[in-house]
Amino acid sequence: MDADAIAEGRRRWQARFDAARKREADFTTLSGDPVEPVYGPRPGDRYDGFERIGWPGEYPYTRGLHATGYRGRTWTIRQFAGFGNAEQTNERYKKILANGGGGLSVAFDMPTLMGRDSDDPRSLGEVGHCGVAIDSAADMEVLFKDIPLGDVTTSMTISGPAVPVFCMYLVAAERQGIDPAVLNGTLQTDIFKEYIAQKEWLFQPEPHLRLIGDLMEYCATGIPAYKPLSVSGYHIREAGSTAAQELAYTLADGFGYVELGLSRGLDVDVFAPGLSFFFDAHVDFFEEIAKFRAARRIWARWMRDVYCAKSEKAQWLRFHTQTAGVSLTAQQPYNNVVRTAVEALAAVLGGTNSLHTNALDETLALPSEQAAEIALRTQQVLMEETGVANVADPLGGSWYVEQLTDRIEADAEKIFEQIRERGLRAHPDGQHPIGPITSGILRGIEDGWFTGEIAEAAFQYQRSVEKGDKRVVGVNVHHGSVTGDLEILRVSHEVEREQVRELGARKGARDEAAVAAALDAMLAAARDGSNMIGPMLDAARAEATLGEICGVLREEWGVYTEPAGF
Ligand SMILES: C[C@H](C(=O)O)C(=O)SCCNC(=O)CCNC(=O)[C@H](O)C(C)(C)COP(=O)(O)OP(=O)(O)OC[C@H]1O[C@@H](n2cnc3c(N)ncnc32)[C@H](O)[C@@H]1OP(=O)(O)O
Repeated sequence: MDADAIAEGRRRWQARFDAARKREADFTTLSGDPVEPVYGPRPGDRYDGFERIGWPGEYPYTRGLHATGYRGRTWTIRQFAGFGNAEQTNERYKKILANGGGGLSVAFDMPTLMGRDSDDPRSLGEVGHCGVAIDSAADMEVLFKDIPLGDVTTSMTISGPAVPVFCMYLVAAERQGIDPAVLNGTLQTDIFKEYIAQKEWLFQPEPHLRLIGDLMEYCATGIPAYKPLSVSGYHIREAGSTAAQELAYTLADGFGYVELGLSRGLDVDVFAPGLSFFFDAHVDFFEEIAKFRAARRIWARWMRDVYCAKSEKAQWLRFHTQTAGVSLTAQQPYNNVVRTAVEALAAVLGGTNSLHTNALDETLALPSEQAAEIALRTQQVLMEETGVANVADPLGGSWYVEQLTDRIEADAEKIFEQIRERGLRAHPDGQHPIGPITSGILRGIEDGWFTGEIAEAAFQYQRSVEKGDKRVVGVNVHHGSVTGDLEILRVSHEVEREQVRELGARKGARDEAAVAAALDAMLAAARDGSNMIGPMLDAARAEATLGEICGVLREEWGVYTEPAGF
């Protein structure tokens, strides 16, 4: 790009920056020297390929979505939390908010994630263990007691039974006297990554996609600020993928949901802002930063050029980041604080919109209160002390980072092509029911391609650790005397007994005829193809349980068993 075009871009950026709101803060170095909000080529310099880098706040958004970067608003500190029953978790949430957490993020227990009630025989021993137990809207009400849902953005990490859990959340908001239309938050919902990596599905992909389509339609028309999908690479990476696979599979999944929305006749500029993303921040500092920058650029280009999105928000890739659970070690666990800080820094330099930092003991158990606080403080040290929020995309223009960004983008494009080809092979006539990328994803799930590719990458990495090529402190190098004398959070089995007692009492007190009628109406909608959110909401209002709602649908749609593959 020639110097005049670069200067013209800088003028556009300056106009946007001047017009935007900025935080009241000291934007100088520790020594008191002023720093600019963004840096670019020196006036008069040309820069080949600068159109791929550009300025923060404009297409292709490599350098961030906002002209002000974090000077406008810092990232959201959003610590993922949940354990025991709704009351215990509610206490933890209030502490997070009191300590400066910017939003909430709900972790559910395994029965809830699988759409089972706490009194289901399969739930035995799992209730409240890896997250909070939620059986009905009454639990959701307790979960957010004294937390005004209209004021706090809340993320809920659940995908198989995402839609009924969302309905319970709406009912909790109604019971707080809040109009659901004003809610802002995120529901994970992303079912593709369940088949690809995490393995928490309820049905075959098709009925899940139908429910997700209903949800997208409902939110696009009724709850405009809500993000009904958080398309996740985190679980793909944690399963052992490479950075490029994480990026490509996740963005391809995102394209799949765009195709789903389009196939339902929705306007891309209306529903696409409801798609958000979720990535892993692993320990290779520069590769991760490049991955985040490439993610924004690829998404903007595909949304504009392939799916014809015109509005900025429909081209924006907004993402949450979690530091890498798999990088934590049980050996010398205090070192995990350092790993997490480095990973969090990569996320911030990559322009994350929201961030969770893992606690040092998470490789052993759910975080203790003290470990959770250190994790939160890690973000606050980065945000308040280090100066990283002063300048947008401070690594933009680094030869290394720019080349890594280009390389990871090119790797991702090759993977998209492989996925598209699988879709075309599945439908040589070009008649994909939803779209070519979606068909490729479904084919890749069916024939175990994704899981095979991830398993191969995980195997290669593990082999290199065992050979000592890749070094992990405390594991294959620098064994030392730091011991794990950690206090571990243990969830009492009394939680399960109490939750089951409470559920029984609630079932005894509700209007059974109203529950039965609501479940029948929901089943009728499942059969006639109409949007299922309304009747599911009625079932949640009547205190139908999660297990009952999912049970009716399992009966109707059947369950999914993964094809065996070697
Ligand atoms: C591993 C584990 C498991 O499975 O067990 C998990 O999955 S845990 C998974 C946990 N998942 C999560 O916690 C997902 C979290 N995701 C989210 O919170 C969202 O989807 C998100 C990534 C879009 C972040 O949303 P957010 O509200 O925190 O942040 P946003 O970036 O949207 O910012 C909030 C508002 O401020 C505006 N804003 C932000 N920065 C600026 C700026 N510099 N200038 C002007 N405006 C700005 C945004 O446009 C937006 O307004 P406007 O809205 O008007 O544009």
